[in-house]
Amino acid sequence: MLRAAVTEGTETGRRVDAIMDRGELVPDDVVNQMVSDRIDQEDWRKGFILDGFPRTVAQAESLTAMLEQRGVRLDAVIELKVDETSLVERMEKRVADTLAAGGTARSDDNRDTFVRRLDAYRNKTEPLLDYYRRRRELITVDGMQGIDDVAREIEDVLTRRSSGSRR
Ligand SMILES: Nc1ncnc2c1ncn2[C@@H]1O[C@H](COP(=O)(O)OP(=O)(O)O)[C@@H](O)[C@H]1O
Repeated sequence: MLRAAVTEGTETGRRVDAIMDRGELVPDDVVNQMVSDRIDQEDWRKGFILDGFPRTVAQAESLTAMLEQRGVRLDAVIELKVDETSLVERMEKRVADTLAAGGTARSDDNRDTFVRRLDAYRNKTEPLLDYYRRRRELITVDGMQGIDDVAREIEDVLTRRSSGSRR
């Protein structure tokens, strides 16, 4: 959603473009508002996946409040666990593949930005693991497996946990 806002050149997009290029987190109020507006569209009757949100404890608290207000409960919070060295290799492969296909690499796919993104993860996002562990919503999936195995495991988790979870 943030990338779409940048591409479309909306007011929010212009506000967050440089922050994303630096690999820092966009302010909580901006992302919280974006997610809240999206959930209000109510075209998600069959459910939704929030990819990359929440990324801070403040965002998680805001999400908890948003969902409580709407009487919705999370089925699961999925942590994809991957070694940092592999993450850098994957990012570099993504750049190489994109360039080989004649495309343009993402402006935040470079080592400097990546180091800052990992830093933001360690300082701001990792504390969420405890937040969701305490709420018994956290499931950790080994992201070092191949793409198909990761996908299958996530699907299994969601199938196991989604039935009857709506309030
Ligand atoms: N929940 C969030 N809170 C704050 N910033 C975010 C959030 N999600 C994405 N961003 C911003 O967008 C950038 C790209 O994130 P994202 O598109 O999720 O990356 P990827 O697709 O590589 O997982 C982040 O580095 C950050 O600047």
